[in-house]
Amino acid sequence: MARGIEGRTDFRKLLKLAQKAVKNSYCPYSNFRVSAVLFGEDGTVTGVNVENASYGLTVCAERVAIFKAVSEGKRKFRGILIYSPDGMPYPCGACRQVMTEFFPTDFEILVTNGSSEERFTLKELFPYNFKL
Ligand SMILES: O=c1ccn([C@H]2C[C@H](O)[C@@H](CO)O2)c(=O)[nH]1
Ligand SMILES: [Zn+2]
Repeated sequence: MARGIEGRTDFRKLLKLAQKAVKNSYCPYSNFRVSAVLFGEDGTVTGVNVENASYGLTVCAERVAIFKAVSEGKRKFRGILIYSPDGMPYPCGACRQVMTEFFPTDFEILVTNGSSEERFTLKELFPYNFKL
């Protein structure tokens, strides 16, 4: 494969990073723990969901990872692994729109709860997206 994670070993490595990161998830309201790991040419950058007593201010793990990376000058990523031990963390609409801002349509989105895993491209999850 020219693009994409090369196989099980890489997937296991990314999952390990996600499982370490998810310990920092701040989710006292939903108790739904999520972490995200961007991976690619610019290395790996992790994020976790950060909730707030004013619920709507919550930021998802995916956007935390993306904004961390962009703020450090890193935008060259092949994909993102999204992990939750509490369910399958399919990215919300806001995160799909933010991914569209920075990543190509063939950006890989791996969703896993540690035992099962699903793979999508950004184009599959967010077709007809809005860009300026
Ligand atoms: O892909 C997802 C799905 C949910 N959440 C967070 C937001 C909130 O903190 C909690 C419940 O929605 O999970 C994420 O971070 N990413
Ligand atoms: Zn989201």
